[in-house]
Amino acid sequence: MGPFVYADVLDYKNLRELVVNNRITWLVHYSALLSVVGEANVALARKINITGLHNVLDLALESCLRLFVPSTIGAFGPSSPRDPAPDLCVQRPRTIYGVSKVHGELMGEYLHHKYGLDFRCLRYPGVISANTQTGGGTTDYAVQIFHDALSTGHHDCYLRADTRLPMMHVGDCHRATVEFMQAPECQLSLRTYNIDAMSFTPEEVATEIRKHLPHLKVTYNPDSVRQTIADSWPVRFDDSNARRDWGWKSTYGLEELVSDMLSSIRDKRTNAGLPVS
Ligand SMILES: NC(=O)C1=CN([C@@H]2O[C@H](COP(=O)(O)OP(=O)(O)OC[C@H]3O[C@@H](n4cnc5c(N)ncnc54)[C@H](O)[C@@H]3O)[C@@H](O)[C@H]2O)C=CC1
Ligand SMILES: CC(=O)[C@H](N)C(=O)O
Repeated sequence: MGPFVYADVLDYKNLRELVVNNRITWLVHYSALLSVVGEANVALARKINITGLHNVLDLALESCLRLFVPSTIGAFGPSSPRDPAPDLCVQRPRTIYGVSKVHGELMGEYLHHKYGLDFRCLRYPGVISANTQTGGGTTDYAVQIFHDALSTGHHDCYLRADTRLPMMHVGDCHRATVEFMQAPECQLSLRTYNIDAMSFTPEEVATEIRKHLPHLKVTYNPDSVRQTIADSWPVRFDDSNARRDWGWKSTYGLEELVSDMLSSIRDKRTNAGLPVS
């Protein structure tokens, strides 16, 4: 609805012009390659997720911007506590995506403590939305299963049926981000917080979808790259600090998420003249 321009995070000069010409005061930096595409193109992931982030950090510092950068469940690794993963613990991720996100958390916090940069970071669970295409992540199945349920009635899952991961409806994710950005600095005891909503397995989400679409068939063909990544991530997040400091509370559980995804995708298919299974 507002002004919209394309920008390359690797083009510092252009980013700077955009910030100055549009009198920007808050920067929300979402550009990144996700976990699976990052492993498929490590050099590009390094460029976008690390060099791009450095451009944004420099710009935020130079122009005194409030800066939000999302992190992820992928910032943890096999040696982190998994159930639940607390805010502060060992972080040794085994993907370039995770490494770049830990780097972002640490750089942002360093610049905050050294130069007063208003850096804010939330570790998102897998985000589930009916409005966007999946971006090449390990949690993508949890979006694709809804599209498949309403189109062919069959989803071929690349994870094992019992793979449990933290997930969140995009509505909660947006609200958390806005509320966190609006929180007075004096309320923040951390600069990087976990936020939690629900955790489920492919089997559990399929069972919930079958309450609406009993014919849904799910087959399981675990892909070794994605399964290894998923097995190294937390199964649940401890978000008690976010709840205590700035009042975070999720509103969508699995039941609400499934109802909302099915009705949104059904409406979109109907409006586009596509058949609904
Ligand atoms: N989707 C999810 O489940 C989660 C996402 N996040 C984080 O949220 C952010 C957004 O994720 P998604 O929207 O899901 O990913 P996505 O892959 O759908 O979107 C990433 C965007 O980055 C853009 N991009 C790539 N190279 C660029 C460049 N050189 N300059 C400017 N833009 C560039 C792409 O065009 C794309 O629109 C990422 O930082 C991701 O790490 C964190 C946890 C979970
Ligand atoms: C959880 C994420 O960060 C993302 N969706 C991915 O799976 O890579």
